[in-house]
Amino acid sequence: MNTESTTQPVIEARQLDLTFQTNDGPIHALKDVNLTVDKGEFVSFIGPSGCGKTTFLRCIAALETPTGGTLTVNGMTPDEARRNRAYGYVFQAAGLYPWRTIAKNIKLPLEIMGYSSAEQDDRVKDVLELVDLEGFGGKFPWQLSGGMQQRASIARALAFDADILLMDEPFGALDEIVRDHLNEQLLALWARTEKTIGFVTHSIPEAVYLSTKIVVMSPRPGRITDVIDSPLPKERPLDIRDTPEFIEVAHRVREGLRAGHADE
Ligand SMILES: Nc1ncnc2c1ncn2[C@@H]1O[C@H](COP(=O)(O)OP(=O)(O)OP(=O)(O)O)[C@@H](O)[C@H]1O
Repeated sequence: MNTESTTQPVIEARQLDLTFQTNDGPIHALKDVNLTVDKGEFVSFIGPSGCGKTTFLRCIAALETPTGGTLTVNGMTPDEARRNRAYGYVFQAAGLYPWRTIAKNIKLPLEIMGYSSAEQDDRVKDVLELVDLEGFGGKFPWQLSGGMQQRASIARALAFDADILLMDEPFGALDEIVRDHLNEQLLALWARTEKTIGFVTHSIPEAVYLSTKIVVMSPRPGRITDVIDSPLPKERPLDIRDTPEFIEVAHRVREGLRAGHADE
């Protein structure tokens, strides 16, 4: 445990376990997961399908309840953290309401939380600027490209200015060029806002490009097989992907994924 640091971790999991009880018997989704995430880190979770990445993110968001171990978010239980609006959550699909404009989609959580109309307008303006969608507030989701819709859903998750952003494969359905562009924009946003980001992906280059910390997970029961603290600088142009340092980290991630498979 990190006894020297005086700052409290944003996310701390100790011996976390989760077994789903299903009609077909128990499914052991997470096993003995230990992880510490500090403020301002960009943490990616990578691993084969079904290894528990989404389940772990959902535990942090208090959408699933672990069956063993401990998990704290900003020093609180995940449920308390949720009530304190500790995080915004971006899902795999943009999930925007088609009958609401982009601005009204972003306002929805703010309306529910009782923000005044003037505050709502201010927040919408700020977050649209953060995701480079100024001027699109009056459009409907179908008038935007897939990449723009995903940016709008990030704006919605940023609307109440939570310290933590949880993102479950937000760019998985987009083509590579759009994804590259969104990766760059996401890094710029992270640098500007200093949020702590938890990001699920299947892509090794995406994980290495974005993260300060890469968590490699193995197939069921989902365990952490490697945690890599990235040696890459915070400033990352896309061509950093051709550098020996980048390729070395990508290699280590690939090895971690292979080792996990070998345990099967
Ligand atoms: N509510 C649930 N009830 C029963 N089993 C579940 C439930 N949610 C997830 N699982 C199972 O737990 C395991 C982990 O699922 P999870 O969605 O976390 O994996 P993942 O790594 O995010 O996969 P993917 O990359 O395909 O999204 C899987 O075997 C899944 O079928």
